[in-house]
Amino acid sequence: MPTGRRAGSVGPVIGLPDDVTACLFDLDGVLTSTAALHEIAWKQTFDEFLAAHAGPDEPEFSERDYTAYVDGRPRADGVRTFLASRGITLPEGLPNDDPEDPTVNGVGNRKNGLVLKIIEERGVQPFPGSVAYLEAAHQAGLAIGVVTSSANGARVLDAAGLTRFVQARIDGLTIGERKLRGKPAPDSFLAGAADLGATPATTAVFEDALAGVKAGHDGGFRFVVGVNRADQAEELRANGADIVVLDLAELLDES
Ligand SMILES: O=P(O)(O)OC[C@H]1O[C@@H](O)[C@H](O)[C@@H](O)[C@@H]1O
Repeated sequence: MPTGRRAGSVGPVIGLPDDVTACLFDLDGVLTSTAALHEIAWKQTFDEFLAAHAGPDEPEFSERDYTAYVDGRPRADGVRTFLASRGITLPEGLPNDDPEDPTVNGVGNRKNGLVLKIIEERGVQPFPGSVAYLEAAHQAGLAIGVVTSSANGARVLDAAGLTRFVQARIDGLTIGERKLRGKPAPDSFLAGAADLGATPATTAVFEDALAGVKAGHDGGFRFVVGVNRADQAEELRANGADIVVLDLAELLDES
């Protein structure tokens, strides 16, 4: 068999159903450890915002807020969704709003300045198990795409040394240009599959965010791998993951 995968419902070499021909990987938190850096930037942004614009009893931005309202969504959707959970609606503003402006764009710009600074300081590390998995998927002859809500996707892939694996990339910029709905809508994964010349019926999705797992499930993708980086295995399953792993290396056949 050209892919080197064993016959059966789940092949041991890359741990996917045998009819899968393409893989779509989320980036932050699946291929690179940058989800934690986004979370730090969001926390500082929202805590400063709430201190300035909400009452003194308003709780700080929590890890749960990140996973429920921000993780996996395009930047502006993260701003809107989290603030809506606190009963706050901001005007949209304009793309070049000042980071201090109380607008969706202003808050998003504040967060982007912070995350770029943090990425610059700490660098970008790919997960070793994810690099091994990309190598195996490439060797198995699968088409490989990256679907990320981040407008910084190309930069992060380059910094992690992963661009060489990627045959199609949908990122936050593409999502804006093509006017796609962000995760949890399936649009960005559907666009990624189309760009690879694949169909959802033969494509696997790899996601760590609840919004992303839901997008893969609702898009009718063949197999949705939930990557449990935030102790939320049950939530990943509830949102549509077919399997939950702690690291992509678990899917590889070690024997
Ligand atoms: O602000 P960016 O770089 O465009 O990223 C948008 C979102 O991209 C997603 O990949 C991250 O999970 C989110 O945390 C992040 O907010």
